[in-house]
Amino acid sequence: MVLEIVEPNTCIRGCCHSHSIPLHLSSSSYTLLSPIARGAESVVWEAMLDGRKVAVKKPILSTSDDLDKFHKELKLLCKLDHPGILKLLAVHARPPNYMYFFEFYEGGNLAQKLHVEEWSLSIDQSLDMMVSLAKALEYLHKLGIVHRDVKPANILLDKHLRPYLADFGLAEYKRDLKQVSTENWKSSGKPTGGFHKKNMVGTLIYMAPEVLRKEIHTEKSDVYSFGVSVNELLTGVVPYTDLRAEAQAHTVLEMNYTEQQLTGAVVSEGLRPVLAGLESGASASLLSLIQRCWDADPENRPSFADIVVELALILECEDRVKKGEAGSAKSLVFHEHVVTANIQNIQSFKESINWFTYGKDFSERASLPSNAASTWIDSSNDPSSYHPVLSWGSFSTCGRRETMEDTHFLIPHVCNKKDIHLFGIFDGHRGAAAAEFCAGALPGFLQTLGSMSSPSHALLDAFVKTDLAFRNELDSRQQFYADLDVPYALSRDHVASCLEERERVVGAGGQVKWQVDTWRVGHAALQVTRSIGDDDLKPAVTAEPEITETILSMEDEYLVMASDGLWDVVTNTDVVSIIRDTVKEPGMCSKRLATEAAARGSKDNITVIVVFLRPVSTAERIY
Ligand SMILES: Nc1ncnc2c1ncn2[C@@H]1O[C@H](COP(=O)(O)OP(=O)(O)OP(=O)(O)O)[C@@H](O)[C@H]1O
Ligand SMILES: [Mn+2]
Ligand SMILES: [Mn+2]
Repeated sequence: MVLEIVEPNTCIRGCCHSHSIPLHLSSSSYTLLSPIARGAESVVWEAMLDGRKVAVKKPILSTSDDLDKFHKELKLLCKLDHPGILKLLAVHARPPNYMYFFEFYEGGNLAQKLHVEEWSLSIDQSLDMMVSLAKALEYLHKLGIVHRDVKPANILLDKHLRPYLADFGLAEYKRDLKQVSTENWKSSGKPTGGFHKKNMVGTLIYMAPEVLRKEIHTEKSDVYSFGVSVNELLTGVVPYTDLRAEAQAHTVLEMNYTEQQLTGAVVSEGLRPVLAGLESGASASLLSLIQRCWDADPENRPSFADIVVELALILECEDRVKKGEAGSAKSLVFHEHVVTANIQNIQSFKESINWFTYGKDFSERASLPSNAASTWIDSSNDPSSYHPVLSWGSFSTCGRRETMEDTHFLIPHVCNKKDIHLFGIFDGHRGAAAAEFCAGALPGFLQTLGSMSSPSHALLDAFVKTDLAFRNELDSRQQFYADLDVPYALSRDHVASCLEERERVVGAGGQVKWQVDTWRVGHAALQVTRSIGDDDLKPAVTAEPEITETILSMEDEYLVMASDGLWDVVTNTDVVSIIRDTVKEPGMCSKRLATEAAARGSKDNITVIVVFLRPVSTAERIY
């Protein structure tokens, strides 16, 4: 494509110019085909430019501020030229038409790809994508530009699924940031531009605490958004909608709670999305990098230059592991050892398992021959050193709670060492499983770690191992139990495409014909074969319902009724898996199902009723 550059190649104000991108297009050189996306501030079209498919972004310009913004964005876009940034091909920068012509990216945006098409990437694909994006952002920051709207919806994919950073609608030069931040917040208490109310939560979840606190936005705020986006890439889960997230955040999205609640939790309670697990294929160092990217303190976040280097190292390690050079040495970095059963739908089977025994077996299986702690007590023969004289006891009670989730152990004289004793208490939450598992597993892990340089190393290692072992166990079990959930259809559709119904209609004197795309009844070409009303089609289209009786049993969990707005796009099995991942509250489940149907493009009205057939434990309801 050779588009002519007409000199002077500047915008009408003279503020934007380019040597390579034509800023004036004759109206005969392009044709708009159809809109692809309607953003808060622009409409994006599929279009032809000089015989080539392109994407046209037409900003909605209603005030002179909008026009100023257009020129600012254009000036910035004219400067950008990087393989990881969306490519501007041409511009129409004269009234009445203001539009950008971009390279067309067939893969759409990453948010769609992940959550609508449910694309799941291999770890190698994820890492490649991270590297490209980090390089693009490094380039941007080197030019002194902060993007300010980094999120999967603003990452476009070409047909090879390579990523391109897009949407510079909020981008700013670092030097202008101070002024911009205060201006943006002053008028409405909310930032302007793309931060429209309806998208507020969608955008909020990627915003760094300092941005939410209305303090200054720095390039490190992009690092935060990158961290959240990259984690989303690994988990495939929209931040804060994961069932393992804190209850509070879950409800933020489920129940359309105000943005203040999410903001509050992110800013003051340090809430973050659930970190991807090792099962995603991410190495511990990658997970640690993500956590540093979303550190509350911008100073602690790495720069994109650092990120690029770290990612290169991680890739190199991956390669080596693949080639078998690195053996199985893994460095595990976890910052917490909070006892938690983090998968929500396990309540029922969790209770039926002796997690203590599981834990004990596990640590025994995983352990090397014991070599307990011989190196820690080399001072024991020194008569002048301090030797406490111990006695011990314990008592535990459920207290006023319904269930007991605490566990503990007392193990004096570990491995017959007279001066080494283990005492531990685990305060369970969301059920006792993790605490029980710990009481079983942790002492075993600890006892075999005597070769470690110090008790604190051994403790650290034992906690991490226990956590990993527990989560692995839980994962495999959850899969097993998930497979037991089977939907049972209580009704069938009364439509003319059902052979029995067709026969019944014809038997009752009605007419059935194949019309357009399916079997239909009578002149009215009705698809349904039973109804109330439809006077002209009686009695063939009968008012008599088909009644079936089903005996419920203890196994039955819930009943889902819905109009075909749901069933057209969601299968019975889908319903089960959606409910499995939803807060166990019938209204919430109904809403989740309907929202999912709408997102899948249901063209009909959607009504859903969910009835739970047995009490749901408090823990399941909350999480
Ligand atoms: N060059 C392109 N090729 C293919 N699709 C594109 C292209 N540019 C934009 N789109 C689609 O249009 C959507 C909106 O684009 P963009 O984010 O630039 O617009 P916006 O009006 O700034 O949106 P927002 O409401 O997020 O601020 C993208 O998420 C993507 O799906
Ligand atoms: Mn956008
Ligand atoms: Mn935008």
